[in-house]
Amino acid sequence: MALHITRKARGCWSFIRALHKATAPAPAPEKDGMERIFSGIQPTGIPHLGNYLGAIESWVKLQDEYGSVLYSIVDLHSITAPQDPAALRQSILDMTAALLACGISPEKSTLFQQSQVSEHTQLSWILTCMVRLPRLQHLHQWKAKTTTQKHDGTVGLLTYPVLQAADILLYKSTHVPVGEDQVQHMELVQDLAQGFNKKYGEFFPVPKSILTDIILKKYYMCQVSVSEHKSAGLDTARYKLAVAEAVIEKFAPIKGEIEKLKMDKGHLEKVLQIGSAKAKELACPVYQEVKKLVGFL
Ligand SMILES: Nc1ncnc2c1ncn2[C@@H]1O[C@H](COP(=O)(O)OC(=O)[C@@H](N)Cc2c[nH]c3ccccc23)[C@@H](O)[C@H]1O
Repeated sequence: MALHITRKARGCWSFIRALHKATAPAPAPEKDGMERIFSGIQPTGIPHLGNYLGAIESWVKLQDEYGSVLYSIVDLHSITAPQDPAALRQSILDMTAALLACGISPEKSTLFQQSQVSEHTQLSWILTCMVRLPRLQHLHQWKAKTTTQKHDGTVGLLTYPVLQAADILLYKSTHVPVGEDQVQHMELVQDLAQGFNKKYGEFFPVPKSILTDIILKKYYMCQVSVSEHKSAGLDTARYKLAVAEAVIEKFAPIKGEIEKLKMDKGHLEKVLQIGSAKAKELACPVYQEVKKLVGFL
């Protein structure tokens, strides 16, 4: 495929940019100490386009809009599917490099490794004891994954949305940027926060989703109707080529930066170490309070 960008491709790219502006989510609230962003991403090595458009692009913006921002590489979640230990270790570092290359700044946000903050699993257990089994069995992702993987699925895969709830609530997070695939999981988080507050008294904020608009992604994926291609002045084949070229152009600098960062393993490990220590400092007092409320202390 030709890597040079044709005039049509450039036209398409401006069209996509215009579309993105038109569909960008509503501006986030002013910086406020009481508001906290939390989100997570699985260590899948180098993120795919869905991750980038569904999450990372908005993560970068939110760093400047909120006073407190945490982003986690959720390695505990990743073992809901079989993982080779050496490959997982590498994927955690690769994802760290990718996030930094995309513009996540350790000065503006706390970037950390989930498994290094043990309170995630501890809170998850308490929340697990508040969810009825059918609620988890009815979640789309569980049904979809167990159908496509053609096996029954592990208990970890079933309960992983509860761990996700713990990730968010452990920091008393108020806003969670996610893609549309996480909507049901966010409803569970909200229900768990409300259920906990009802039982033990007002404690957790009920977190709101910041949904990434995925219309743009759909365009990238060339899933628009033919009439829409035509309105951009392109037939389907040329549209796909234009999109591919635009994507290559957009990601070339990021790819170069990822390669550079990957060569300094020590730096990547340090970023995660410092981030995880900061996250732990925030998580500890919240979890201590939870233990008191539940009756452990
Ligand atoms: N095709 C797509 N279209 C739109 N959005 C997409 C697409 N693919 C991925 N995303 C978004 O990317 C983020 C990370 O994806 P994960 O699958 O790692 O995402 C997951 O597996 C989560 N369980 C990670 C997680 C764990 N704890 C959390 C707490 C808050 C938010 C997220 C988490 C997500 O926002 C996801 O919505």
